[in-house]
Amino acid sequence: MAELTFWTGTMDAGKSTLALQTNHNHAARGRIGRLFTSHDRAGVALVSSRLGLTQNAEEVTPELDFWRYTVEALTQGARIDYFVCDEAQFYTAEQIDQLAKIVDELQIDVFCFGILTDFRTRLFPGSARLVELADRTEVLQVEALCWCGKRATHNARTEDGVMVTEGEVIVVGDVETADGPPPEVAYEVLCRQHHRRGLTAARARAVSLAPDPLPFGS
Ligand SMILES: Nc1ncnc2c1ncn2[C@@H]1O[C@H](COP(=O)(O)OP(=O)(O)O)[C@@H](O)[C@H]1O
Ligand SMILES: Cc1cn([C@H]2C[C@H](O)[C@@H](COP(=O)(O)O)O2)c(=O)[nH]c1=O
Repeated sequence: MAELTFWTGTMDAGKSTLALQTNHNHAARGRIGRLFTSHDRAGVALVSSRLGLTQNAEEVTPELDFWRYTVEALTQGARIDYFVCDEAQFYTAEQIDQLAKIVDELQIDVFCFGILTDFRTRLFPGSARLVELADRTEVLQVEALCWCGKRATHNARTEDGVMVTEGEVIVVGDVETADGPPPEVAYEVLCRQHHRRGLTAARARAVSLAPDPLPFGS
């Protein structure tokens, strides 16, 4: 029986790496698959992993009808055993419905990878539909960590180094690295408590370095 699987985790948890590994392992056993993505940081129609691997893929735009795409390909004689779908949070709810129909009616395995919630802690529509429809939703085993050492569960967005909670939902970007000035827009993974308090690593550092207030009365 084919399955619809949703692999999720925060940014930087290893989803794209697992997507490429999944594709590699199935292809290595002679299965024929198609690799999809949407808005990858590396560019259009690419799946890129921070471990250094990048592979060509098909770009998913809101206009793509997965059901029609698949029926047309099969009618023209193509063989398709599985789909690997990265950045699935950006797919529309209708596209996730189409993927579920492909699993059930055409017996094609669909492996989806994506983040669950946006920088405001709200579910992405594509991820919400995946949680509703997937045969299995799996959280990646490798833990991305908050600066405090706890498991990171949320994605924060920073603008010029300051955490924001309002703005466009889709802004392509990367997690901030230690070196260099903060990019205009970046992301940082945090535990819920520190996301709720807006306490990023930089802010926590600034707070801890602030001089103690003078004792009362002196
Ligand atoms: N230099 C490195 N050495 C070892 N592991 C790394 C290195 N850089 C990144 N990684 C691993 O890659 C993960 C990010 O993988 P990636 O597939 O790009 O994540 P995602 O798609 O979930 O954002 C990190 O959590 C870390 O485990
Ligand atoms: C939280 C959040 C993220 N994004 C973007 C930023 C990245 O380009 C991708 C996530 O990629 P990753 O492979 O999981 O690191 O999503 C966004 O557009 N809006 C958000 O709220």
